[in-house]
Amino acid sequence: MATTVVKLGSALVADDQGVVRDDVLAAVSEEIAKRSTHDERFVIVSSGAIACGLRELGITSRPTAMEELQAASAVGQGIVYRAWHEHLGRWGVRSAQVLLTFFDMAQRAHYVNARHTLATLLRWGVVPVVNENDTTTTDEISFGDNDFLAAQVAILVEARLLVLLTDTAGLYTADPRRDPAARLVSEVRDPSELRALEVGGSGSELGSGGMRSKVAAAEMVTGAGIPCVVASGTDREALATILEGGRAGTYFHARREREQSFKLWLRYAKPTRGELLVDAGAARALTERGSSLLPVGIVEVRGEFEPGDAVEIRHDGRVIGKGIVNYGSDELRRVCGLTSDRVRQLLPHASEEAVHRDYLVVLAP
Ligand SMILES: Nc1ncnc2c1ncn2[C@@H]1O[C@H](COP(=O)(O)OP(=O)(O)O)[C@@H](O)[C@H]1O
Ligand SMILES: N[C@@H](CCC(=O)OP(=O)(O)O)C(=O)O
Repeated sequence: MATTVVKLGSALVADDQGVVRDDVLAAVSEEIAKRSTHDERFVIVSSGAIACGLRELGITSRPTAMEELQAASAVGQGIVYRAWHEHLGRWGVRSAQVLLTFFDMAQRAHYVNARHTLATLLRWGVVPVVNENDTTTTDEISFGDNDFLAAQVAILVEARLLVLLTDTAGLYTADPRRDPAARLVSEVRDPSELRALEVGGSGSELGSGGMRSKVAAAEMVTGAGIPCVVASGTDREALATILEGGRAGTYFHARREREQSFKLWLRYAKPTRGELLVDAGAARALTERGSSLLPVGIVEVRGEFEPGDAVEIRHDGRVIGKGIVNYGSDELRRVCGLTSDRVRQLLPHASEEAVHRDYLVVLAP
């Protein structure tokens, strides 16, 4: 079974008055319904809750207070989901509302549960309509924008493709709203090609991440072996062409083989709580030989963390890896720089590795 994740930003789901754009939802629902088969499944990631909620409440300018945005989202989410339910339902396609938080992705048990629930829905032929659960998120643990959420969902369901639909025809050499000479970039083989471009933030009042967050989401999924397309959500032909395997908008090529799902979760979803500064020998062992990190190679422990938390591993001012640490920060401060024999004398029950190679991802060579 191949799954495609299709994400629609706020500006597509709702117009600038906060009214659901039925024409857009109808067209996307029709495409999805026409193509949903036993072997081809879809997940929709839909923004628009805040925009629709503000309209329902008669609030004309976007509030800045977090609790007001969260409350508006609670009002609007039902409106957005109901619209999807009706549009998909017209084609006999069943749907389900799935609200996720960053916490669901960061806690391994929640992550695995979310994956099982989505897999079950897809097996039943139900289209999950996903949004962030804005009610319970705080600034620190929010996805921030749904491009990142869509990337996480694509990795979670091991999608064959992530489609980010927006209000421009794709990624341009500069923001097309500001620069009339901007040209559409038809494909990106490597993120380094993006350095020359002006990739900006949101151009609309209600969108949050702009093109920058789409490029970050694309980089995330392509690194996980999943290609990504950024395309227009108002051009009916674009989605049809993409789903048929043709080209429209900007195509980001998948970069390498899929990593194990645990390592993808660690790389992209698990937040870090502290930093381990390591010496040159340890840095080489990790990046060149794929070794575990032993206390002897650690020169400094920064931050407070518990065993099982993720930490950043740094050398020479650069992040070289991320891993699940076997020690709490206080214990690790006692033993860093010590050989395994000395560690055993001081802490007889502690593990030999500060971070085991199976729980470690290398981020920079
Ligand atoms: N290089 C670029 N190419 C295309 N769009 C860009 C670029 N830089 C900035 N943008 C802006 O990003 C906007 C899309 O982001 P956003 O408003 O957050 O949409 P969404 O709600 O779909 O996530 C575009 O309307 C455009 O104004
Ligand atoms: N969860 C929020 C969406 C956050 C957001 O702004 O997303 P996007 O428009 O995709 O950049 C909502 O539904 O309003």
